[in-house]
Amino acid sequence: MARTRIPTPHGTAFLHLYHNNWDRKEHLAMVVDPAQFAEGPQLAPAIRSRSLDAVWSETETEMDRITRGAYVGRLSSTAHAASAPHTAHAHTHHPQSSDNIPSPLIRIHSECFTGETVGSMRCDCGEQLDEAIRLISQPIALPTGTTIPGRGAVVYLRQEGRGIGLLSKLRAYNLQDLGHDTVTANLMLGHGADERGYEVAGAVLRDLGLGGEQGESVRLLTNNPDKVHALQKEGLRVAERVPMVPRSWQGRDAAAGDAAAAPDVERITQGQKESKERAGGATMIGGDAVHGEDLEKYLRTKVLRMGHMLPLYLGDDP
Ligand SMILES: Nc1nc2c(ncn2[C@@H]2O[C@H](COP(=O)(O)OP(=O)(O)OP(=O)(O)O)[C@@H](O)[C@H]2O)c(=O)[nH]1
Repeated sequence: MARTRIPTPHGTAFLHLYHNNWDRKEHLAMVVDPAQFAEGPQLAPAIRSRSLDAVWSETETEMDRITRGAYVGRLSSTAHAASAPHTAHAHTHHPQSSDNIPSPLIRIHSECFTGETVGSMRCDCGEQLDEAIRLISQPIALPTGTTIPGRGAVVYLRQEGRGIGLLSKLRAYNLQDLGHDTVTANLMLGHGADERGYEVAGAVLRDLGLGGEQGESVRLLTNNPDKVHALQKEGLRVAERVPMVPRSWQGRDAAAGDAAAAPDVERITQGQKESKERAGGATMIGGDAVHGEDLEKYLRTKVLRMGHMLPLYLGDDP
């Protein structure tokens, strides 16, 4: 594996690239955690990769460690002072202090070439990736009145098209253009509605000290109940599920009486209210929202056929 610093529009993230023996793909994690730089006692354990900090071989040089990203603090041309000792401070445990701050915000994202790279408006995957980093990077106000920097991670899984691959997803799109929804199109092609697995995500999160017996619990950004259950099976301790509201749906009025979604309505409305206050009264839509008929159909299928926990809205077609 290797790690490097990535400046994002929302702040600094550390990109981790994982090789694995489960499949032949390179999965990724983007970690947002200012504790990576900080000296001295921390409020919470740093989100730090165990495999990155491990000593890989007795012959490994300091240059090897630096180029794969196993350093603490900011890398500079005087990196000698900043390079990690073989026992990195990140493994220090801070039991009392971690009780005082919320669990890190985690998003498990699945690859979507069409949505992320091509900018397709059939789905909101590109927007979701940006929105996840934005939400994770947002400062957190503690009950004591102190504000601390946001911390968390996006695990980026190479599971294109909900695991059916790009070719099958393109075929499914052609069936969708004949009027079928995303679930039926997958089934017509002989695939499951969703073929993803979360074993690699579980391993990546354990490597980052999240979940598992020793790890921190997390706040999980998702509307997908299957994803929550699958990750819990992998040992992730989910302290809270945080809804992932499509930007084009933010600011709408939720329909009354949607029993499945009702518990989230209040939370989302509250979140929008806070965002609106932060934005000086304007409705917050972070960046360009994907919108249109294709996206509406896609989102409604997720709610109506895949059980996603998002409220449908007044004014939507029955
Ligand atoms: N098969 C198929 N996959 C799609 C389609 N549109 C997007 N995807 C894939 O769906 C995956 C994203 O998953 P979503 O179902 O949007 O969201 P989720 O991860 O299940 O749920 P959330 O966590 O709530 O966002 C990516 O792998 C996309 O490539 C489609 O029309 N057909």
